[in-house]
Amino acid sequence: MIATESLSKRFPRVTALDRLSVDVGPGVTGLVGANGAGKSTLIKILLGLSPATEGRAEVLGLDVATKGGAIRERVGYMPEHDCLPPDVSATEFVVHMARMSGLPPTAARERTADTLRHVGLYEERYRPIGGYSTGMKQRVKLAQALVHDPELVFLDEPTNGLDPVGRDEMLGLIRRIHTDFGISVLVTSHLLGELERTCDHVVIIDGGKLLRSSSTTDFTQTTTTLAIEVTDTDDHPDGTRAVRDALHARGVEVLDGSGGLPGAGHILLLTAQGDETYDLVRDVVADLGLGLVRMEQRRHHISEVFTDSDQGSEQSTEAQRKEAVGHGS
Ligand SMILES: Nc1ncnc2c1ncn2[C@@H]1O[C@H](COP(=O)(O)OP(=O)(O)OP(=O)(O)O)[C@@H](O)[C@H]1O
Repeated sequence: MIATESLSKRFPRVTALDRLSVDVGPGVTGLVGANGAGKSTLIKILLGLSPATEGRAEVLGLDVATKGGAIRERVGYMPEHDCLPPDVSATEFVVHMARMSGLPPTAARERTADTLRHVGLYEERYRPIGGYSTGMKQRVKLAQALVHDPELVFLDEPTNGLDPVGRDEMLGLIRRIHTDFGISVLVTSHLLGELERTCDHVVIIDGGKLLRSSSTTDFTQTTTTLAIEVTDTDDHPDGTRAVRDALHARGVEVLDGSGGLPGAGHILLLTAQGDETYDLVRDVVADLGLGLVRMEQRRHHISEVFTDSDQGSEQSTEAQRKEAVGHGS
């Protein structure tokens, strides 16, 4: 779907993209990076709206340097910033955008109605956009990106400004763009965690450089960390502690798995050394007469991986990194 080769974009004072080479296939792909990482710059180059300083890129097999018009016919774009006219309704605006994309009047009206229904705008679609909430405006921007039935859409920070419920709804909509319509998606975010559930593939950039590109499952691959939860009994009113002490006595280091989270204080974490560790836990729990509620391999969260792999980055500030990691988990 997208291929870049040593793509660079230099502004007088800043290098926004620095020899970025990445391939993006079909499906939902997250493009993640802190503010200023170069996400919007990359999208503008891929749409043929801004020339690269060096390197090359193709979208749907078309060269961005020479085929911008053809790319924009087949690709939808939801820009990051508010760009909606306040005095017209969602219906009028989206019909207009459909007509701009070349749809005849009747098809434009039909596609607009379908698309606005898909993004969840119903009666409100006849009211002026100026009175819409942020979430409704984001939906209008999404609708205009989809109305001409593109093969691929670029969504630039679609969850910006949304509360947690609005963000979840938007992420659900994004997922369905692919599952219901087969349209591939490139979605940017500075919130790493939210892409874990939504994307098949994640590309992380930092200071215009590629940090990592891999499937979401590779990011969150199972670790050798075991999470254990046990019941309490009259003999052992604190079963968790009894197991921890018993394992400790056998030379196994055990960590408190609560991570400071309320309600998660009864999870123990330990590093599995092979099948023996499973057997040992089973025997210890049985010897104490406790019930084993759970013993499972723990999965990484993307944000943990990012923290690990982001060592040595020169250009992003610690504050940006914390923002990108912290908000997402
Ligand atoms: N037209 C421009 N002129 C000068 N510098 C620019 C221009 N556009 C972007 N930049 C700079 O390039 C860098 C990358 O910006 P870009 O907007 O691509 O980042 P981003 O990852 O999309 O972040 P954000 O989400 O904050 O927009 C930033 O340092 C930005 O200030």
